[in-house]
Amino acid sequence: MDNVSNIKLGKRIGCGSYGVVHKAIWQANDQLKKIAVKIIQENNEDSETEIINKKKNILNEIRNLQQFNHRNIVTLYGAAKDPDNTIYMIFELADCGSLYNFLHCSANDVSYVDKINWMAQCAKGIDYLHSNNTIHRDLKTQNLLLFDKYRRLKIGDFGTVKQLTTINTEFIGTIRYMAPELVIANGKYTEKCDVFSFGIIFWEVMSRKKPFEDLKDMHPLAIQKKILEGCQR
Ligand SMILES: Nc1ncnc2c1ncn2[C@@H]1O[C@H](COP(=O)(O)OP(=O)(O)OP(=O)(O)O)[C@@H](O)[C@H]1O
Repeated sequence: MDNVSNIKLGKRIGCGSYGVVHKAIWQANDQLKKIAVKIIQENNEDSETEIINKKKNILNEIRNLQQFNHRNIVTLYGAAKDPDNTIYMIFELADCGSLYNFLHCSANDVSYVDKINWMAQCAKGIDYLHSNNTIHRDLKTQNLLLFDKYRRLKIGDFGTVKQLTTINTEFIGTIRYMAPELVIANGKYTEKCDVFSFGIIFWEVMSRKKPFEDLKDMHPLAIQKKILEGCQR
């Protein structure tokens, strides 16, 4: 895809570290498709290193998503860049939003069976990534998307995905979902870091509470220390 003129932007539905996400309508081959568009603009305030890292992560996300094909992994339809270097990533639309929004921002009830079903789908998505020698590294409920009347769960946001064959020492992820070995300086990590995040998500889904919420006002380093000391919830 190299042209964004046949995309009609709608309401903004989310915002991440790299850009904003909008609902949109895409006219493709005489068909109108509901999509989600992640728009990544160059920010004049970004340092050169930030711009390089941003581009690296976006390319990483596009490259990874193009090679994945699984019912529990979000589909990327394509990506495009306009003359002012704004990047558009075109995704299938999660019509029921993120699992985070469902759990913490809605009053809708969900049964125990449905919760287990979500977790089984999440596990299948993770298993697919690991069988393809990749680690996600930032699994959290904001990155789990819901479709089809809340029945289907798919993993989204692949900017942090890494090949398992490389030696992983980079400090990446979201503190409250992060495995202890990621927190230790230069700790080498493997696919087990995703399994740890899966455990935190499982607790969050079952309890419908945000993980380590009592620590939310603490500095990330202090949160890390608490987790290393074995603090639970
Ligand atoms: N395909 C999609 N359909 C519907 N909503 C989406 C889709 N992709 C993302 N979103 C929404 O947009 C939000 C921002 O997504 P994005 O991937 O940019 O960042 P994030 O994962 O929340 O944050 P970060 O990238 O900083 O970890 C998500 O939390 C989700 O609510």
